[in-house]
Amino acid sequence: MANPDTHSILQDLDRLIAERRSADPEASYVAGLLRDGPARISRKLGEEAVESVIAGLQESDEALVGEIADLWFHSLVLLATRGLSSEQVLAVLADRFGLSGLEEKRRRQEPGSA
Ligand SMILES: N=c1c2ncn([C@@H]3O[C@H](COP(=O)(O)OP(=O)(O)OP(=O)(O)O)[C@@H](O)[C@H]3O)c2ncn1[C@@H]1O[C@H](COP(=O)(O)O)[C@@H](O)[C@H]1O
Repeated sequence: MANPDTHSILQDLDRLIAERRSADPEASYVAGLLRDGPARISRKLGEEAVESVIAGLQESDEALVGEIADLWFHSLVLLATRGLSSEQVLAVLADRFGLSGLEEKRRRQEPGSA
């Protein structure tokens, strides 16, 4: 399969992951994860998060980028178990764009902003 455009890779992966619902778990890593369900996928995501932390503390740039790729990929698989996709996450990031994290925190802490 040809390498897809990096700009559409999240959407391409969303589509591929959705297609793997009907694939053979013996032939597809994603089909195996989806068969095992959200508990295994969440554990896998936790492992990838820990590996990312370790890479961030003491490994090469290349290792860190690879671990973050694993983390993002498994995040997409977890979202797919609920019929969600990268689209929702990208929309949240787009909504937040330009809003300072400090300002957002201040708004959350204002009385009556529960
Ligand atoms: N992007 C990825 C991708 N990134 C990481 N991985 C897999 O995620 C796993 C990462 O786990 P670890 O680093 O812990 O390695 P491991 O010890 O082998 O993992 P486990 O045995 O613990 O599961 C590895 O098996 C990687 O191959 C991925 N597997 C698949 N994809 C994409 O998903 C598509 C569909 O994959 P299949 O369903 O396998 O066809 C592929 O064409 C790719 O585009």
